[in-house]
Amino acid sequence: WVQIYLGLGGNIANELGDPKSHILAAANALAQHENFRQVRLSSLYSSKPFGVTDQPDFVNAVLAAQTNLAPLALLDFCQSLEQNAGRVRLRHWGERSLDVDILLYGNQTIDSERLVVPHAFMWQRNFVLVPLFELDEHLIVDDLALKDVSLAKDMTGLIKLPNT
Ligand SMILES: CC1(C)Nc2nc(N)[nH]c(=O)c2N=C1O
Repeated sequence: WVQIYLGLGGNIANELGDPKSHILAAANALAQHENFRQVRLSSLYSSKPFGVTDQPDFVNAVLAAQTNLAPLALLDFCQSLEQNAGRVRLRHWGERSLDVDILLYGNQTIDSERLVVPHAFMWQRNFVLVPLFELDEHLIVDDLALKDVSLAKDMTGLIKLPNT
């Protein structure tokens, strides 16, 4: 079994449905699946759009789990979770109902057409690092200790949503 971390995110936009419910539904579906155990979900955070900024705010979270799925099988599962949320993507890097990205897969480095792990942009994104730090403050990735990464404590553009 391998320790994995997934990044979940969706835009707050009427025609896309409620990203909080999409994230919670995806986490529940994954937790009930036999190929996952020790599933933990971070708090949900509303976050200002990063990169392509002319779009609605996002809701983001990170999910930690152990899986016995191989990397590409895990990718297929993540894509099925996106489909279940009615994977609407209006434009590349634009509004979407739900993204489920593989952030980390054990200590493995994967560099293939379909999959790059660790996720290429995670170290520049506080909407990934803040919930990741919430889940595992002692995490070390490629000799980098998350607790030493200032962005993991930078709440700029983030609002931690109440766990209701
Ligand atoms: C468009 C881009 C880069 N920006 C984002 N910005 C935020 N805040 N959250 C995301 O999940 C997110 N995803 C993206 O793909």
